[in-house]
Amino acid sequence: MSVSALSTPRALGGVSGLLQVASLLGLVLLLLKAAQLYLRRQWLLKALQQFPSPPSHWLYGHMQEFQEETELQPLLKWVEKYPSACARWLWGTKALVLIYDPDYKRWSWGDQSHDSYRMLIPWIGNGLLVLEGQTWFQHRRMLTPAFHYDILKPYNMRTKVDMGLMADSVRVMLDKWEGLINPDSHLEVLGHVSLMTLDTIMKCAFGHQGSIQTDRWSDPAEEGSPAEGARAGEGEEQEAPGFPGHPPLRQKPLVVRPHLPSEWLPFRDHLDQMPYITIRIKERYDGGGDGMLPPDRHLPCYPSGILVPWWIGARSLTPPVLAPVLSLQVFDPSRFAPGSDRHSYAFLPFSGGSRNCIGKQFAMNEMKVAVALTLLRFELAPDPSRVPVPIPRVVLKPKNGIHLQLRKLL
Ligand code: HEM
Repeated sequence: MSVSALSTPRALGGVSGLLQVASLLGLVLLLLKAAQLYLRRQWLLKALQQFPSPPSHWLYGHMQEFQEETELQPLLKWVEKYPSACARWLWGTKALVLIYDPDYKRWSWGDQSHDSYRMLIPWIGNGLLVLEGQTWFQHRRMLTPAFHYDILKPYNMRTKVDMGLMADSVRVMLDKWEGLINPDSHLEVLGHVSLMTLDTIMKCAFGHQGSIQTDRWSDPAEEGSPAEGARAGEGEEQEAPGFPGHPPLRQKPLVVRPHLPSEWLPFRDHLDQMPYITIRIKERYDGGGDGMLPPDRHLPCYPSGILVPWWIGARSLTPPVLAPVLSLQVFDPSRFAPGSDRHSYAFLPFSGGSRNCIGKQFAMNEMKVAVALTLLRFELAPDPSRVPVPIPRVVLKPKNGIHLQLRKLL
């Protein structure tokens, strides 16, 4: 009898013993994980018990109610049914607290956790939006002066030197529209507008020369063209995920704009003379008091707490007795007219507190310039065959773009 024939059963016994130990260990780990998930869910259920929500499945939460196409509709129904806030279960141990009652102003904005923004780091870098604590504070303090009203002025108005960088970018976009339209055509404008805003920020913040709007590879009008397919294969830069028409954001900044020369300081402020455009922009952008939240509880006490600016608008701009059609769906700029009776926390497109949008004045200026220059050149009408379908993503966005009929004014 050979030695190997004798040792084989012993070796096999050793291997199966090891396998048994490994599967036992695996089972223990699995049980531990299950117990951990169970405890987390119990903790969540307790933490969220004050927030109403329709019944949810223990594993896939409210997922069945939200199909991508029609996601906004169930959300609006919830706003109608639960007037201040509610909980939306994503799956077993993940839930969102949605808050849309302006009376929750006592919540500390500043303490809002930015944990959920970590997934954005590979995309937009470790910038102000995702920073926290002392580092955020230092960076915010350093950047705030760059967004001061007086610093922003030269970007948007006629000065001795310049018509304004924002106006330049808008003009490039409008010139392109002129070349693209004909009397019967409609135009998808969202891609163009996104590219124009990117152009503006690259010029204003990084001193970028030229216009990315006229670079052939970034022209939204060419989307889907054979040329684009060929370019994609050539290893050139692709568009940034989620930003149609935008090239990837660069890791290293371009040349940072130095201090502006003093002759750029403005002597005329056109923007302050546009009250009607301002209230229309605010209306387009909009989309606690009942003891649900104890006064000493702050947002981070709740898992994944988010404040939904356009929801706050949807809820609080509605008359006290909720109308069947929520105010979000009715365009009524008079709500923002001076002297109108509006809750001071009802308009929060730029958030509030210390983590509010540092670029809000910049963005408002840019919108005013763009709207004013566009209306001087074109008459706009919605394309009835392609009504924009809003879908709630990081921000509320139209699903298939914004299609308009444009007519050039003589
Ligand atoms: C219409 C345009 C804009 C809207 C609606 C908007 C909205 C917001 C909101 C709601 C926040 C708070 C996010 C949060 O805390 O979860 C925010 C933060 C921020 N926004 Fe904007 N924003 C706009 C344009 C801009 C522009 C043009 C810039 C830069 C030039 C900018 C830079 C920032 C930065 C850096 C933060 C983070 C601030 C911090 O955490 O200290 N935003 N924005």
